[in-house]
Amino acid sequence: MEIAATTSVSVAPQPPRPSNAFSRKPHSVSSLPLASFQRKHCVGNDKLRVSASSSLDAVVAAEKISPASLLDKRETGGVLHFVKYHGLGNDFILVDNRDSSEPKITQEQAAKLCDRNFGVGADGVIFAMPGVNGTDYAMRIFNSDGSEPEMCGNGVRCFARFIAKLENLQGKHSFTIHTGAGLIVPEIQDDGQAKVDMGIPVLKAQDVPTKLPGNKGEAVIQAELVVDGVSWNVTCVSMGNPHCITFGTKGGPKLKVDDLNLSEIGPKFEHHEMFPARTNTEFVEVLSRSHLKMRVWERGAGATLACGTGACAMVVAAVLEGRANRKCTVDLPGGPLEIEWKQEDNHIYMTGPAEAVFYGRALL
Ligand SMILES: N[C@@H](CCC[C@H](N)C(=O)O)C(=O)O
Repeated sequence: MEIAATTSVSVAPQPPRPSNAFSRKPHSVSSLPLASFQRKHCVGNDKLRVSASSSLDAVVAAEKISPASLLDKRETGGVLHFVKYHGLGNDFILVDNRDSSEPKITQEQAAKLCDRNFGVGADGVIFAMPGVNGTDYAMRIFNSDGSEPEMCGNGVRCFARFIAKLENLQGKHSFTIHTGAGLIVPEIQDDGQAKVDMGIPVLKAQDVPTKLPGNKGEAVIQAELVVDGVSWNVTCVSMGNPHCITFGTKGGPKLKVDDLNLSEIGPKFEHHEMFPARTNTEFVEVLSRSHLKMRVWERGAGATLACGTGACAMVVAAVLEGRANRKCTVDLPGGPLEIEWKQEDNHIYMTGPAEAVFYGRALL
């Protein structure tokens, strides 16, 4: 199949964020054999391989084939072609799924591929699909546990870079992308970073969703949540996917996020009865009104090095709690993101990097 090079991509006006466009599927993951997967830091082998390189272009050049022809190869007999990307260490397996609106692999297979010992290793699998309702593309993602979230901020930056590579686009480009959280618009900047219009945050408790009762109108802001006998102050925000943000315990000292035992406390928030769809949780330290530091426990993926939707939701929470300005640098374990919650349109804008690290073929 030929890949059509697109020289300009239109940006449609933002419609209101619809409720989840993709139905969530069960979170359980049954075991399904990933027949074999090997890592080989070499090229020229007909067997399954994963070639590692700091630059996708370098690898492609080494194989003397064009990026388009490489990425356009289709799997036959249970082989999945992919490119591994990361946004600040939040890493994803990107799949060219532009010829079908059905993901090329199941949620169970995605969970297997994401395994860091028995698979490729990733925080999720992202599918680049045909557009919906006039958008340029649609994005679906499976978390590393196989569950399907509505949106992924770091993932959508990787998605934009992946599409630019597939379509052989250079320089500044923006795309309209249909996601489970509605329309998302990333724009690749001249410096290669992606700036993403992440839409309008949702604060209404039942839409986040949280069972915590609204305490500022229908919003849950600086409310008490008892986790394992300890009272935390939390604010709940949806960026299409649910987030619970905390700056510390009730009456407790200022949170030092480096001191947290994330793998112990994270799952207790994720599976708390107040979050019927589970939740992502952001633990935040305020360094100044324009500089915040955060660690995240992600629903369906655990502790990750960065979370784009989480950084956006956290800035909204920080503004609503009167702790920060609308424009902030957010330090994550994998590096910084620039986040702005614009007064004019109520949209949140996220700017950060996305990098290809290697491509490969996995036996399913
Ligand atoms: N890492 C992502 C969020 C991915 C989805 C999340 N685990 C969920 O289940 O909601 C980001 O960068 O936003």
